[in-house]
Amino acid sequence: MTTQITGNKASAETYINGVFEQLKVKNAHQPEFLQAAEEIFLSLTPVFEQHPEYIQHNILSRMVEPDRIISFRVTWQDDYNQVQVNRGYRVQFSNVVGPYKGGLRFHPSVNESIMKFLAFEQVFKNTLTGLPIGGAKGGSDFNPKGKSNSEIMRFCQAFMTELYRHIGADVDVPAGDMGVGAREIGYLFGQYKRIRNAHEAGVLTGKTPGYGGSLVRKEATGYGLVYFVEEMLRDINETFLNKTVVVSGSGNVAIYAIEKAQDLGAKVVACSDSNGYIFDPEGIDLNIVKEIKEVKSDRIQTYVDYRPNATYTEGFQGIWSIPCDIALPCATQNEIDGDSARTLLANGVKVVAEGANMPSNLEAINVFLENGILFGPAKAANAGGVATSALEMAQNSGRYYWTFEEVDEKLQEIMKNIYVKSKEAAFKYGSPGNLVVGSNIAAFVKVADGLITEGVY
Ligand SMILES: NC(=O)C1=CN([C@@H]2O[C@H](COP(=O)(O)OP(=O)(O)OC[C@H]3O[C@@H](n4cnc5c(N)ncnc54)[C@H](OP(=O)(O)O)[C@@H]3O)[C@@H](O)[C@H]2O)C=CC1
Ligand SMILES: O=C(O)CCC(=O)C(=O)O
Repeated sequence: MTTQITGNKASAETYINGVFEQLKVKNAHQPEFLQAAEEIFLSLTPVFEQHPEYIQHNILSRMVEPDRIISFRVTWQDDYNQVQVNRGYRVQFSNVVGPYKGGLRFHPSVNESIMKFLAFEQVFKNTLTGLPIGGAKGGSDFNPKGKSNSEIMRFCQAFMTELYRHIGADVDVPAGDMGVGAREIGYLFGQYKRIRNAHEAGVLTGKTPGYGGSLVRKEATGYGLVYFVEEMLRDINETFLNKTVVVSGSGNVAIYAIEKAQDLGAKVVACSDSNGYIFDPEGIDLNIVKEIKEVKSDRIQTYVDYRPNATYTEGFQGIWSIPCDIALPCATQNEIDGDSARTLLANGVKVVAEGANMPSNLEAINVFLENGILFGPAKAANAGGVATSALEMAQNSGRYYWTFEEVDEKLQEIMKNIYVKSKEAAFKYGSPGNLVVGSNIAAFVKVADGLITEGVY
């Protein structure tokens, strides 16, 4: 018996179900947010059994309501002198553990539900890093695809012209996410400095190294994911050596997950973009992928022009039919459904770890957990990016830069700690080996205790 029950299971379940029913009514048109909340709620019964005081403080209702949601118009001029209008967001979910922190996503699918699910997840993820950062997310329905560099710059300047009043190095620190990399962060930072007349480096992370940015931030989410999987493998006396790996996406997270997995001796045979996927039986040539995606901003389909033995298939979900030992979804939310999960299982997958945010739906997660697949949930496995952002904030405050090796070493240590913390919480609360339950509970307890410490507000 590993748990010590001090409360009552029935009252814990009644409380959690009641909060979820209210949440569904209030957020009826926000499926992604409800999905993210449900995944966490499903882990929490043993916590409320052991901590009836959390019910008394109504912690769950307080945790699912963001501190504030800011939405604003972004007006900018395209290369044809046409005035364009987009919607910008910043969801500041919780600053219990530190200043609001989380990326900005520029993608046409951005809406309030997606912003809220990402910001909610970020609260838990950031807490798991053990660093003093709260949770937020922002972005816009702006579509960067096909836009010129000048259009991207004007959009970023217009976006910051509103956002600047809501952020600050001790208030809220945005960074990149889908569609936002060092180039966009540079334009956003330039505009912030012009408006504020202050070189407040810690107001944004993901800046270019040499201009306030930290070494390793670009690589950190992908590298961190692979470091996390290394810990999972270590527990079963395995390594990446000679494992066959499939990685979805071909953006920032995917590219650096592939790089580190290859460094550790894995054979990565497939990656994708939103149009389709490539399969290279000899192992992906990452230099070609970098040239296509980082230099030319082209489609992954063009990979086969360089590698005659590789194949391209239209449609992104088919990538999960490729047999592999390790699957690393690094593209976007809900890219693995129940059917894809069952296909992976039938083809012998041993480990699934999430580089993207919420890439597996609830059915897929259950398929993995019920069949003994080692499963690394996003909020734990992809926390390396935001952790390195927090290291960038520390360097900005100290007005000093660490070397690549120093940052990389800290990142490895952080990922190891997240793994251990999640594993221990899973064990303590009666679900040994279940990192979904473990990561949810480890983060939840930390935020809940902070809410109690800081009083009712
Ligand atoms: N950047 C970071 O530090 C962090 C990112 N994440 C998460 O990782 C994921 C990827 O982010 P990131 O790499 O930064 O983003 P990028 O914009 O750099 O890359 C996204 C990649 O995913 C592909 N993609 C988008 N939609 C789909 C889809 N429906 N099916 C298949 N592929 C798709 C894109 O293809 P296309 O070019 O066709 O659009 C692109 O290859 C997101 O979920 C993000 O929230 C999590 C933690 C930190
Ligand atoms: O580096 C950051 O602040 C945010 C990274 C991010 O968007 C994420 O973890 O999903």
